[in-house]
Amino acid sequence: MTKYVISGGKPLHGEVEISGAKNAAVAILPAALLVDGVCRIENVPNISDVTMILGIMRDLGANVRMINQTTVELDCSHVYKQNVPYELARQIRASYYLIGALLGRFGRAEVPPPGGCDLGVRPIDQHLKGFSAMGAEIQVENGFIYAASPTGRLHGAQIYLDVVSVGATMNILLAAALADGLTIIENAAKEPHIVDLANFLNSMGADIMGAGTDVIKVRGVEKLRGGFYSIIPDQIEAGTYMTAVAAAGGEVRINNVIPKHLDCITAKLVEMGVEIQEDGDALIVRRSGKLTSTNVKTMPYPGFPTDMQPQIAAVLCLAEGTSILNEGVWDNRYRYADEFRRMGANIQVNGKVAVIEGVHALTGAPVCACDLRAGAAMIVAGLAANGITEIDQVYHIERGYEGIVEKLAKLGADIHEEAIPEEDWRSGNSVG
Ligand SMILES: CC(=O)N[C@H]1[C@@H](OP(=O)(O)OP(=O)(O)OC[C@H]2O[C@@H](n3ccc(=O)[nH]c3=O)[C@H](O)[C@@H]2O)O[C@H](CO)[C@@H](O)[C@@H]1O
Ligand SMILES: C=C(OP(=O)(O)O)C(=O)O
Repeated sequence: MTKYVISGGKPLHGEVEISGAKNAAVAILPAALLVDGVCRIENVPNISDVTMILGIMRDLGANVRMINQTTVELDCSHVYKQNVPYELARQIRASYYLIGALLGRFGRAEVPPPGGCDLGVRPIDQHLKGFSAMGAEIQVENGFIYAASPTGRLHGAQIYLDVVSVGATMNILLAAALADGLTIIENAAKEPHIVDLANFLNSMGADIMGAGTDVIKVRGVEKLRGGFYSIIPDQIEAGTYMTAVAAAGGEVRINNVIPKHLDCITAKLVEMGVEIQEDGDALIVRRSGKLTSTNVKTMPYPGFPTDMQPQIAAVLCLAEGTSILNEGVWDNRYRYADEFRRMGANIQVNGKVAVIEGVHALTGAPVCACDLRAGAAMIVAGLAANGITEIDQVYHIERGYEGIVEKLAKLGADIHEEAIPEEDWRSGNSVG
């Protein structure tokens, strides 16, 4: 077990490279199960969620070859299993994509309900509704989801999602790519990773139209062929570095981004007094003056992303005046508020709303990364705080951020990773 130790209060300067998108990679890698032939996938982020997905695929019989740290070749022609072990599936949210991919390829799947960050109730009823409409029979028994089509193949269907769900949209896309006939997904999610998954599948021979709008049409094809694909840059990783500069001050060039994907984050930071300049596939983020308060409501894309809510909260804690945060996607995404209070923040939470009174400065403290983005927010706060912040349970952060300690250290942050002595984490003496 390790912790991150930050000595805060130093502005950030220099350039940072953004890695491939976690939430695209964790769907595109399982999508290779649908492909007849070898897929070479580039710009794969080197994060633990990807390691887990690749572990599951190896367990199913896929041939997984790392060409370098961010390029992987997958050959799924010898996959022989359709059941995902409980211990592997429970560690990540994205294991739910194995249901759509295995159903699409073999007409059957046995997958435990997924894990992922604890953000309140995280149902997958809309995924299962979609698979049922496509001819799969679904049973949930003994901690597993059993899904199978009696004919061995799914058929197209018209599916209206009752809620805008990223996971259900992507999972139905996976199931529909090889199904018999036309599938129409209505009220689909529009996140950049949905477009990326559709682009990947189309480049392998699928027939998908409308990804990025709320109606997606998938005409099933007989087979998909192998090829090359490069994953889009991570919108949330880029946004996290933007908030780090906003909180700590300084000037950083954030390379390898799609600025359009960041408009929702840019707009809020500009309202708060941060200067942001677009330069091709880079953003230059500068903050020297005071931050001013603003209100933020999270929503499905193109709204402000819920996965940036804790990080923007860290900046709002330092903004002059009162800010109101409204979480529009998850029931319980403020578990980090107690940790911020340890650092001197003034944040009151009532249900899905948080009221933040900006303080002049935060102070370093021992805090806990209670989930992935909460952990990222602790880093953002720690970079701005006076004194030492020690962040525990950093394995949550490593699910989604490639080399975050090294990237920040290169920007001049005083941050390092330190082992927690075994007797401390066994006795619960470490924070969190
Ligand atoms: C691996 C991955 O990509 N995770 C992301 C994905 O999670 P995930 O795919 O789990 O999130 P969804 O978009 O499905 O969830 C959005 C909302 O719909 C509800 N819902 C969802 C599915 C369903 O069957 N029934 C239902 O009621 C959820 O409770 C939630 O309130 O999108 C979220 C919203 O952008 C992000 O926070 C996560 O980082
Ligand atoms: C909530 C997140 O991830 P997951 O859905 O994988 O838990 C996230 O990326 O912020």
